[in-house]
Amino acid sequence: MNATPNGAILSAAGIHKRFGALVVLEDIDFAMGAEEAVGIVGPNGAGKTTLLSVLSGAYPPSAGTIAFKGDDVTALPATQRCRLGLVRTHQVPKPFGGMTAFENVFVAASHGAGLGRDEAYEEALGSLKLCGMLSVANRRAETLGLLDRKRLELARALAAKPTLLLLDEIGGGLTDGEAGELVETIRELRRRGIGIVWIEHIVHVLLQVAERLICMDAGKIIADGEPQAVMADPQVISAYLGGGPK
Ligand SMILES: Nc1ncnc2c1ncn2[C@@H]1O[C@H](COP(=O)(O)OP(=O)(O)OP(=O)(O)O)[C@@H](O)[C@H]1O
Repeated sequence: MNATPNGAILSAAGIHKRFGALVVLEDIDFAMGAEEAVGIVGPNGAGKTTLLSVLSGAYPPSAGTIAFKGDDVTALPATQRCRLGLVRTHQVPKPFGGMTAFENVFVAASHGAGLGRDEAYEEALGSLKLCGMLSVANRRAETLGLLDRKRLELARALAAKPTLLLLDEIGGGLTDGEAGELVETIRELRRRGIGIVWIEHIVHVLLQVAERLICMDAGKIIADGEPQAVMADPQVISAYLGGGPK
C-alpha cells in the first residue's frame, strides 16, 4: 500500500514490525496534518515507542510504507529523515557526555539540521533559550538533573529544526509543575507551526497539548479521535486503564 493521503505531512500505511517471532506492530495505518498535535497513549508494551522508532527511521518496518511531506521515506535512515524535518526525542535522554549543554545542542544544529557554524550557533542559543536552559548552557550534560536533561533533549531536537516533532515521554519522571513547564514550551512550538506527536503516560499533561488522541494496545491502534471521546471509549478503558466496561 502507498502512504501519501492528500494533505498529510506524515503518513504510514500497513506498518508491521517484528522482532524475531515477536509481533510488536500489526497493520498500523496513521496519517496526520502538518500542524496537528497528536497524543499517543496505551499500556506498557503496546508498541508506542516502536512506532515512533519506525516513523523516525531508527528501525525499518518489517512491512509497510512511510511518507513524509509527500515523499516515500521508508528506506531513508533517521539522519536523512531528520534533515527533512522529522525529528524525535528519546524516552531516556541521550546527551553526549563530556560535552556542555550548549555543545550538545550545537551538534544537533550542525549535524542534525546541517547548518553552517554561525547559523548553528544562533540556532543552538535560540533552542536553549526557548527551553529555559541559558543559565546551564555551560554545564556538562551529565551533571544536569532530570528536568534539565529532558529540556536538553527537547532543545537538541529543536535545534535540528523540525517541522514535525516526535516526543517520547518527555514528561516521564517529572513532577506536575516540571511537566507543566515543558507543556508551555511545547505550546510555543505549536504556535510556531511545528506538528507534534507525543507519547505520554501522564494523560492530563498530554491533553493540555493534544487535540487528537490515539490509543494503542498490543501493537494495534484501538482508538483515534477527539481526546475525551477516546478516553471514554470502553476498549480504551479496558486496555489502558485496566478494567471497566467490556
Ligand atoms: N529492540 C527490540 N528487540 C526486541 N523486542 C523489542 C525491542 N524493542 C521493543 N521490543 C518489545 O516490543 C514491545 C513493545 O515495546 P515498546 O517499547 O514499543 O512499547 P511501549 O508501548 O512504548 O511501552 P512503554 O509504555 O513501556 O514505553 C515490548 O514487548 C518490547 O519488549
